Amino acid sequence: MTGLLVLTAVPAEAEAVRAGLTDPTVTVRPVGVGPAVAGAATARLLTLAEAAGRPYRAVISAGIAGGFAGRVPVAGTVLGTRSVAADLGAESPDGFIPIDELGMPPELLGGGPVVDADPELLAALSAALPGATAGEILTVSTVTGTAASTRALADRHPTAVAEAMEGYGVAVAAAQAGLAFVELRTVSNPIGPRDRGSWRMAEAFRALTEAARALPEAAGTLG
Ligand SMILES: O=C(O)c1cccc(C(=O)CC[C@H]2O[C@@H](n3cnc4c(=O)[nH]cnc43)[C@H](O)[C@@H]2O)c1
Repeated sequence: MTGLLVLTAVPAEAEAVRAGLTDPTVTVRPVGVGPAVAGAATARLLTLAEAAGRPYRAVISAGIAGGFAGRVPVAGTVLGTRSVAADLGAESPDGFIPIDELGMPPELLGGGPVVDADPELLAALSAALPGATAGEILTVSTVTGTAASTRALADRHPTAVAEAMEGYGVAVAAAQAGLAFVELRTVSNPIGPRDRGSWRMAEAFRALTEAARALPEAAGTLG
């Protein structure tokens, strides 16, 4: 059986992951930015592998992320306990309403706006990456870029450690294929008022390469 499928958004992230890997059973693919394109591409890759008789055992959404200040340092590594579709829902004068509180039939919501990490794979990765911070990772379609929206998001998700743009989409594809899933991110920037020039991409990519070294061993612990 083929091993792990690691999905990143952009090629530079995929290269950083590959630089930490020597195990040929780990496949790394850049699948695009945002939950829809990443989810669709993941589903297609899983279907093709299954049809070819080489199904994957587990799926990782990996890449860089914004980190909540005070919860995770820039260049730190985060492991998602859950991947949360943080902007899927409705605005109201009283604040944001998550999609699962809008009264829609549950069957239209799939698993809802939250996908839990596979406990076994998460435990193995946490053991292999003792310096990583574990917590919720938010998936957003718009990068948070003001102090007000950062505060609102942090208040709504007091245990979230980071935000990125693909995890929930990849997680839904993995869940629908019945595969174990974990989101792994390294922090390139604090979430807050947009200052693209200050993003510490090189450090985040180096941390991603280091974190990737833990992937084959962790995946090997899956039953
Ligand atoms: O400009 C570049 O050189 C460059 C090189 C590689 C990657 C990028 C990206 O912009 C990666 C986009 C990817 O990163 C995630 N991300 C990073 N920080 C945040 C954030 O603060 N909020 C949300 N997402 C973030 C996200 O998953 C993007 O897909 C640029």
